[in-house]
Amino acid sequence: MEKKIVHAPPTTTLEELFREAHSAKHRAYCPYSKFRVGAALLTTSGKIYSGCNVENASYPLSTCAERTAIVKAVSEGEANFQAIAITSDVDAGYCGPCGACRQTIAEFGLDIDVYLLNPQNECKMFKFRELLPFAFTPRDLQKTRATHDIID
Ligand SMILES: O=c1ccn([C@H]2C[C@H](O)[C@@H](CO)O2)c(=O)[nH]1
Ligand SMILES: [Zn+2]
Repeated sequence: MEKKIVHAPPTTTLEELFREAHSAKHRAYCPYSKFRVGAALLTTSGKIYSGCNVENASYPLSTCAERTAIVKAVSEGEANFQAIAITSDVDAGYCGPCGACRQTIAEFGLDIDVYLLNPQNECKMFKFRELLPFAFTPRDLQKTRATHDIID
């Protein structure tokens, strides 16, 4: 799944999305891991919601940057997304979303573009479905209910 590194994002919106992801990283609350992550989510209506990781002394309660951004957007009534940019403190590298975040993104569509950014603002682009093949989605629940109704 190695991708070509793109140095300059092709559109102003993407430039803005990338900028928002980097600045969200600086707001990370991560006193335990000291690993900062920033995410920026682009809605199909063109709005950007950013998020950072927010940790907790009870470690498992920590929330990733990607899920922070998604929860912010959905709670503001925006649930249609075209892209997400993610950046972290991985030196010269790219940090992919964790499994929990992949599942959370899958809830809102498999066609989202995922831009992984390194601290130098270079990016690797993936289609979300590449990152979570054979995803479990709301459609699976509909299928299950239908089968269940037929059996009962
Ligand atoms: O894609 C990722 C991976 C990790 N983290 C956070 C969770 C935790 O706060 C810290 C270290 O795992 O990084 C994210 O926010 N997004
Ligand atoms: Zn995560």
